[in-house]
Amino acid sequence: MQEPIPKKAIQKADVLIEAMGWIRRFRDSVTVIKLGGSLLDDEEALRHLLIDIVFMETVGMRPVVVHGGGKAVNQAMAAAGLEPRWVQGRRYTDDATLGIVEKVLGGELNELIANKIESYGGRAMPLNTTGESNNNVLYGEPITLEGENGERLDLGHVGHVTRVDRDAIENLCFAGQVPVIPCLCETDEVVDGKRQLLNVNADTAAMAVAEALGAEKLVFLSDVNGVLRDKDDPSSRIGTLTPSLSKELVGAGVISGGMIPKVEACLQTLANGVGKVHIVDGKLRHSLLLEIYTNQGVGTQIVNEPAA
Ligand SMILES: Nc1ncnc2c1ncn2[C@@H]1O[C@H](COP(=O)(O)OP(=O)(O)O)[C@@H](O)[C@H]1O
Ligand SMILES: CC(=O)N[C@@H](CCC(=O)OP(=O)(O)O)C(=O)O
Repeated sequence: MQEPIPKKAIQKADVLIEAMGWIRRFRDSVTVIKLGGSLLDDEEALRHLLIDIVFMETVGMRPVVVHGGGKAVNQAMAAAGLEPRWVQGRRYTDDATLGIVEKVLGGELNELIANKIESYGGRAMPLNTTGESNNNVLYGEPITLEGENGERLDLGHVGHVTRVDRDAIENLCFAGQVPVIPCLCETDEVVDGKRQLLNVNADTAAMAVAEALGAEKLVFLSDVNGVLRDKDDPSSRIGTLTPSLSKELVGAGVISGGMIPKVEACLQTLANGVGKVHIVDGKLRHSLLLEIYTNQGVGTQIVNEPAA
């Protein structure tokens, strides 16, 4: 007599069918995924995230990874006896610091992420300025910030992205490769035959990439389950955040630290036409797939003000 098919097997097939609508909806669409430094040293979380990204690519989405790695840079600076200095949330970047940032973010972490994607069955291309072939895709200019009294604050080699090599990224996506982009840019301007390398906040780098590609979605993966009313209470998650509520919460000090550039990047990205922006907990297993392929809201979605 034939063995009955276990219920669990049928449920698995049901799940596949449920996902079909989402898979069709997002086929061929670009999603930019920003990996925060807080996740990169959590091996299990990183493994699950990168497998999710391989899944997305396998079912016809076009994932593009932009990564930070502030924590790893802090560790490398400490090992070199250097003390990080922060100016309005940006790392003051002198020559020695830039050397470390390039080695750690542009080299080690960038290669590690691409290699891991390949080891999970995907194809990936690290896009950086180190090594023999420079295949950088981000260009920019130094930024200057203003102090409380309007004075100019020096940040050293810190910049923001003004131009993205969209064709290079899209060609990789079309060829079934996942572009892996570190948060560094080169100056557009060439001086003495050379471009200067600049350190860029990873949230703003991801924003620039999403805008340039006209991405369907931008997902920030961090170590918190979204924007919280009380940052120490995960149950206080705000499911949906509008520009006016964000401003109110930043003003009240509810949104602070590393969450400020993230929320600012989200708002600017929305204003510049990216369909949807999410802040999601990268440590929650399959948070990325849940966010994209189900109705389950797992993080905070940032949306424009509802029409009056
Ligand atoms: N209202 C808030 N909700 C959630 N996190 C917040 C909030 N305010 C400040 N944070 C802090 O922001 C951090 C996330 O930003 P950051 O450390 O820059 O992450 P990443 O390295 O992933 O980019 C959280 O770990 C948390 O400590
Ligand atoms: C200018 C500046 O501050 N650059 C950041 C780049 C890394 C980053 O932003 O990483 P996370 O996403 O892990 O925070 C830095 O040097 O730490």
